[in-house]
Amino acid sequence: MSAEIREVLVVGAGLMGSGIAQVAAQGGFQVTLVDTGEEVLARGLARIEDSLTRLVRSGRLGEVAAADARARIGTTTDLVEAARGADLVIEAIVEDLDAKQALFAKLGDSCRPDVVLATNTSQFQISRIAEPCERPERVIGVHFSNPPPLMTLVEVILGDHTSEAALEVTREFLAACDREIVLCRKDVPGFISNRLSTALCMEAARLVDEGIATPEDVDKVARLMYGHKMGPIATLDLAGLDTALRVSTALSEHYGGDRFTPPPILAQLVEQSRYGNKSGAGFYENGSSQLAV
Ligand SMILES: CCCCCCCCCCCCC[C@H](O)CC(=O)SCCNC(=O)CCNC(=O)[C@H](O)C(C)(C)COP(=O)(O)OP(=O)(O)OC[C@H]1O[C@@H](n2cnc3c(N)ncnc32)[C@H](O)[C@@H]1OP(=O)(O)O
Ligand SMILES: NC(=O)c1ccc[n+]([C@@H]2O[C@H](COP(=O)([O-])OP(=O)(O)OC[C@H]3O[C@@H](n4cnc5c(N)ncnc54)[C@H](O)[C@@H]3O)[C@@H](O)[C@H]2O)c1
Repeated sequence: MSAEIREVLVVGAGLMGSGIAQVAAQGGFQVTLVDTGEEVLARGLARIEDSLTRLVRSGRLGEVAAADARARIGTTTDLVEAARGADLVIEAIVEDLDAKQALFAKLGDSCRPDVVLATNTSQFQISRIAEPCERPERVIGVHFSNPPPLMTLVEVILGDHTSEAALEVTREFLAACDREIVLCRKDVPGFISNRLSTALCMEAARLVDEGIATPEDVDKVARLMYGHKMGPIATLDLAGLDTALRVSTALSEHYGGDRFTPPPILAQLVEQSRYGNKSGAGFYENGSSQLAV
């Protein structure tokens, strides 16, 4: 397994893919960002531009470093061509197992056999995503937190077949990006973070759904009583309610019981195209915070 990483391919230019591409570029890597169309790639680049501008404005990043990072990011819709030159791939497409498996089959065919294939899935088992790959030992979970440019923790998940060599390459890459890691040692749905957070967030959404409290008051309890940076309802709006619905539904189906079951309000908001901050409204009317998404 090659530890020599120069070219990083990020597949999916949405909330997470654009942020991960930015983090890798700030870490000094050449990055190619792939998505299905030019319009969505342009939105991803605009998100990166906005984030770099904010980082410079708040003094967290120098102007030269921002310009360098910007210059290291290219985009394309040609996955196969981009995969040929990649030294590391990070997948950040929609949270749908069939879509991820179809992508990993293509990546398995197009990338060099020594290239580590990482998935940013929120909860699917890494071994399931790796099923169509001939060499599942190179597939690993690399679960960034949202928003990736500000959140330094990355959860690394070992699939049933993930090799030590793939873990080592991943560690080196994340260290170069200045990221802290926690290791999920068993390939369980939801890993560490989303088994914790989905239970909390679905209970928070249930309190709103049942008319027991407003989103503001639920979030106030989390912030002022438990010292969380953001309340769970604001975090749902940040993560995207469409993604949160997919994640909670899948976890609920896997584990059974009530702890991860999404209350009806989540599907209702998604049906109304209220996806959270990324669409301008979710539980909250005009975006829950000043966070750029
Ligand atoms: C409680 C747990 C909830 C978990 C939800 C899970 C729900 C169920 C499943 C959901 C789906 C998948 C979830 C996924 O798999 C896992 C996740 O990633 S969940 C989300 C995790 N993230 C969080 O919980 C975020 C919590 N928030 C924070 O930690 C902080 O608010 C912050 C984001 C780090 C910001 O911290 P501060 O610096 O303290 O914040 P300030 O408000 O003071 O400053 C903001 C500052 O930052 C600038 N800014 C905003 N966005 C960006 C950006 N993208 N890039 C660069 N800069 C940005 C902003 O402009 C401000 O700048 P300033 O005005 O100060 O110049
Ligand atoms: N939103 C969060 O807070 C968060 C945090 C951590 C992990 N994740 C996970 O990251 C992944 C992406 O989530 P997101 O919030 O960025 O979603 P998003 O909807 O913002 O972006 C997904 C992107 O993938 C693209 N896409 C879909 N199929 C594709 C394909 N076959 N090839 C290339 N591009 C394709 C879409 O066009 C879209 O731009 C999901 O697996 C999600 O569970 C999300």
